[in-house]
Amino acid sequence: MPRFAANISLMYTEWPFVDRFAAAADDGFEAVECQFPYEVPAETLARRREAAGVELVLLNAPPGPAGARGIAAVPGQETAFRASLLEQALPYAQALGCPRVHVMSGFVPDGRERADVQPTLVDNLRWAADEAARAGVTLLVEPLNGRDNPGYFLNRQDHGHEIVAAIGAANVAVQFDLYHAQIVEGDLSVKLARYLDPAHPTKVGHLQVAAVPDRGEPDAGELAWGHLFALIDQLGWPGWVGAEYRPRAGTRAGLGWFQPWRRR
Ligand SMILES: O=C(O)[C@H](O)C(=O)CO
Ligand SMILES: [Mg+2]
Repeated sequence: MPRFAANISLMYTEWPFVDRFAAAADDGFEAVECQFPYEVPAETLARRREAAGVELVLLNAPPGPAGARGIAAVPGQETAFRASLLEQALPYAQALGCPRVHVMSGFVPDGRERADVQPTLVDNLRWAADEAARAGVTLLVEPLNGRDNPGYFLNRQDHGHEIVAAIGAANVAVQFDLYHAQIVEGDLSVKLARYLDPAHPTKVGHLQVAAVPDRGEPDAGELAWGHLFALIDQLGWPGWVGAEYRPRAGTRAGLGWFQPWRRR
């Protein structure tokens, strides 16, 4: 049965960030994920996570300067990217016992083409994969939809897998967010079966879900959630499924979808 992690950057915003681990645990979540935890010292978060008795299964590397959505594919930002990984992302992951870090690629700079900047992303992630391996961390690249993120470098699942193949490191994989994938390309059942197949040469390291088009709870909208959750189960997905959505009317009021999947 799918194991869900609450995304405590989008859910539980009724609580201060440090209290969200306990709030999610109280609702039966065994794991949480977050986007950018860097405003609170890692040691404080580690204490609060441990006290709540939940795992942290994913965090994002820093996004870069104001307005940026990552810098890993931005030529000229290599030094800043490496510093952000060594000084923030990996130390936070280690302090919090978090095995996955999502590295955002960023926007294609004006006047450049995707193909021009792809080598920057591949080189940065090859270097980062070695550093992450020493910390026991898997790095993830996530295709985001271009409607919410115009100009973002990575939009499609096949492109994510192409990047992972080009890096060629065992600890780099794709973060498959069904919300973005449905908006960009659809055909989710076929893509889940293809990319979650253990025989596929490049791997998915994490799944995420939210309704389309409103990015609310995974219980409405254009996707057939009963079918998709059953398929994820049938395919034997061994990882976590991040509930990365914006509650429509309060986090607790919207947790009906989660009740059949509660394990504690
Ligand atoms: O927006 C998303 O889907 C990502 O997972 C993310 O972390 C962006 O901050
Ligand atoms: Mg996502």
